[in-house]
Amino acid sequence: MKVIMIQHPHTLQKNDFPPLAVALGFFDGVHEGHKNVIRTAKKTAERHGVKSAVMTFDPHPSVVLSQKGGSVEYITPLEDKIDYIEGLGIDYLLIVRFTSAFAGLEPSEFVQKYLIDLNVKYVTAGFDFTYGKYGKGTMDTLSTDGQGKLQVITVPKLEKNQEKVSSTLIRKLLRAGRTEDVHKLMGRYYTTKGTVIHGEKRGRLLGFPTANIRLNDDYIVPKEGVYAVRMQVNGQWENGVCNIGHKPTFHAPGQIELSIEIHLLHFDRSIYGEEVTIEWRLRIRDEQKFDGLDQLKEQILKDKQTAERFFEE
Ligand SMILES: Cc1cc2nc3c(=O)[nH]c(=O)nc-3n(C[C@H](O)[C@H](O)[C@H](O)COP(=O)(O)O)c2cc1C
Ligand SMILES: Nc1ncnc2c1ncn2[C@@H]1O[C@H](COP(=O)(O)OP(=O)(O)O)[C@@H](O)[C@H]1O
Repeated sequence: MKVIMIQHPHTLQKNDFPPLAVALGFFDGVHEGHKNVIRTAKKTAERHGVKSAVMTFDPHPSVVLSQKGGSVEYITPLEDKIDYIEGLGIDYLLIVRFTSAFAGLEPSEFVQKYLIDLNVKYVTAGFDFTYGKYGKGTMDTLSTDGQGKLQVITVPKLEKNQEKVSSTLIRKLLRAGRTEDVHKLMGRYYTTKGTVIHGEKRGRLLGFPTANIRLNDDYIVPKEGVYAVRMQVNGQWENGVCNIGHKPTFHAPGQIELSIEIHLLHFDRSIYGEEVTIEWRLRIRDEQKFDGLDQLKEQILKDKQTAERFFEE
């Protein structure tokens, strides 16, 4: 897949690209709804003998448009989004830097400069896609703005349990710790990448060494609590239990930053500094403050058993 970063105003021309069938969207999460849109663009490309493309934007529009400004947490930060889109067999990924200048384009200017001028012939997007200044452009205006040079394909709403499959819903579920529901909407478990850092060196004393994780990107962190997870380290997938929280047994509220630590069930190696991938599988319980070490140890043992049973199934 060719990855092309585009910054407004760009100087690309029609003959820089073969004829394209493009899927348009922000695509945070690359969930089942997004996959419908991207696969439709790919099928359209195959049917008409042109190359397939995805056009996405970075950073999230709300970084530029929200009054508060600031940062956004992602289901799939850009690097992961690139990997998942590549996995769908797309030929070109066009990543448009979402700046205020770009956001200020009139809808018709966007269509001219970012579709027609880039040799796009077929455009696919979800039913509620909007574009241009104030999001004034909709799937209904896209054909008119295309002046007969674009064929527009609208992908209908995908629902699960009467709810639209959306990035917003997935974010809400992650913040509620509902990792299993997220799996249904994404077609895979929520996955984050991170690095193993040094912790407080208490894990080993407790009898449960834990790999402390610093996430590598602006990921949404699932709700605090204990989870069964899979972790890939040195190319191997291992089963584990993870605690996300502030370790209230040892620290007063507000005393430490959020910690993410994983005890691998059958493992005994030093992995400090390793890059790891974590798959969030099953939420087990809330984090708790225990009266003593023995109660905490007893509970972690139970968490391990819960995870063992889950992984056996
Ligand atoms: C499965 C699991 C569950 C945990 N649950 C809690 C908890 O409910 N409350 C708490 O204060 N700490 C909890 N912890 C965190 C331990 O207190 C932590 O692993 C210990 O302080 C070691 O930290 P360190 O690796 O930074 O040395 C849990 C850890 C694991 C692995
Ligand atoms: N089963 C295991 N699960 C997680 N980490 C393990 C395991 N066995 C050994 N380790 C190693 O031990 C470290 C955790 O030990 P711990 O005493 O909790 O120290 P720290 O507070 O620095 O995390 C991990 O970062 C990893 O390098």
